[in-house]
Formats: sequence, structure tokens, C-alpha cells
Amino acid sequence: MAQTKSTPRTPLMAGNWKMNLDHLQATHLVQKLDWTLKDARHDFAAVEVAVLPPFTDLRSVQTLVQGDNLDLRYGGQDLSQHDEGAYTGEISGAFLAKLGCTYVAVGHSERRLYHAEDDRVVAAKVRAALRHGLTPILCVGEPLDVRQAGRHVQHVVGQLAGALDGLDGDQVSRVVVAYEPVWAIGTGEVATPQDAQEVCAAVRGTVRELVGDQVADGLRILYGGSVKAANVAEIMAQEDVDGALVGGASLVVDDFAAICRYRQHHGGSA
Ligand SMILES: O=C[C@H](O)COP(=O)(O)O
Repeated sequence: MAQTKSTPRTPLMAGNWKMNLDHLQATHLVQKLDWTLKDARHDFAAVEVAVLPPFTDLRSVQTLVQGDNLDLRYGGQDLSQHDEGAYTGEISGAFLAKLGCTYVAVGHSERRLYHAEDDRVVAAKVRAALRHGLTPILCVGEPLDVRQAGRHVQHVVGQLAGALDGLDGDQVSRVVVAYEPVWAIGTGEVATPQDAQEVCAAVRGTVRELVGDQVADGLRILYGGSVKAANVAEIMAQEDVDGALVGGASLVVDDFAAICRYRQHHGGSA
């Protein structure tokens, strides 16, 4: 049973589509998602829903969301640390802002792994996002060997401190953190609610030490890694978990909508 949390923070359910769905498929999914969430006759005002499509879909998503005034936010999966210039293939945060993006994922483990993004690059991208008025969804998480060695909290706190280094309280208050254990991404191997809580509490504690109580209490921390309708309510019931970053299940409207309706699964009030 979900429990009432001591500090209310608006939950965020963000769907990271990764390299899936072209702009036509994106239009179809967004329309159906909006229809499904409204059709549920459930109060979604208290849950923020966002999608992170591929860059090539964003203009279509913007047209739909703004044209039909949909209650849905959207954003990019990555951005350049630079604002403009000779960086072939890169996308500026300024371009994302111009397209009406609210969010941008930064430091996803797939970027760290396949594009060699280290804490220094991730920190620069967090700053780039903030410069352009975007909310970075800063992804942190440990690989399996680190978890097995029992160093997961230390690892995540190190990534977090590296990415937030030098930011003031106002800047950190505009960041969302996503804890995604690498071993749980796309594997069906979901962390237990207690695993998620342990690390998310450490994330909040680190932010408390860095910039104080007010920012820490307001910080939204998402869990990501094989989130499904069947496991989301228990994860959301944890004190320091404020939402989910959803990969595979966000590509199927009914599955993602069910995740957004997590309160209905156990009748709780997280
Ligand atoms: O950004 C999303 C995460 O990588 C989780 O992906 P997944 O839900 O497919 O495990």
C-alpha cells in the first residue's frame, strides 16, 4: 500500500523513447496517450507527464501539444554542452528551448557508455540546459559490478556531486535527478523499492549538504530501470522517489498510461 509522503512534490512520469519512433509514429503515440489519459477520468492534474522523443520528432510533438493545448510536456534526450558553432551532429539547448521543450535528459548511462560522456561533460551539459531555461533530468546510476561490490551509494553520490559542482541553490532547484541502476535498464531486472529508496535518499542527502534543506526537500528524484505498471506503485510509495524515467514501457500507450495512473493500482496516495 502506498503511503502519504512527508513532503509533497509533484510526481513526474517521463517516457524516454530512446532511438524509437519516427515523427509520424510520435504523432500517433502522443495523440493516443492524451486521449487515453483523459479517457481514464482520473485526476492527472497532480501527476506531470512528459515524453522525450528523438530530436527529429520534436517539431511534430510541439505542433500537436501546442496546437491542441495538450496537458503534456516534452523534451530532448541529450543536448550539446556548447550553444552554437562547428559541432557537427550536435543539438544546442537553445534549439530545444525554441521548440518549447521543458526537459532534457543529461548523462543517461547509454550516453556515458556509448559516447564516452564523463562527469565533466555531464556537468557542462547540466549547465548548458540551465542556461537555456531547460530542466535537466540528470541521470546517475551504478553498473552491476559496483552494485555487487556494495559501492553503489558512493558511486551515485560521486556522479551527482560531479555534475552539480559549483552550482548554487537556485540552479540546483531547477534540476531533476533520475536514479537509474545500469543493471536494471532494459533488462526486466527492476531494483527493489528498498534499493531505489536507499539511493534516492542518499541523493537527497547529498543535495541537502550541498545547497541546504529547502532545495533538497523540493528536489524531484525519479527512479528508472524496467519500470512497469506492475511495479510502479511500490516504487512510488518510497519516501524519496518522486517519479519514474521509463524506457521500454513508454513506447506502448496503455502501459505508459497505466504507469501514469500508478495511484490506482494500489489505491495509495503517494
Ligand atoms: O531512460 C530510461 C531508462 O533507461 C529505463 O529504461 P527501461 O524502462 O527500458 O528499463
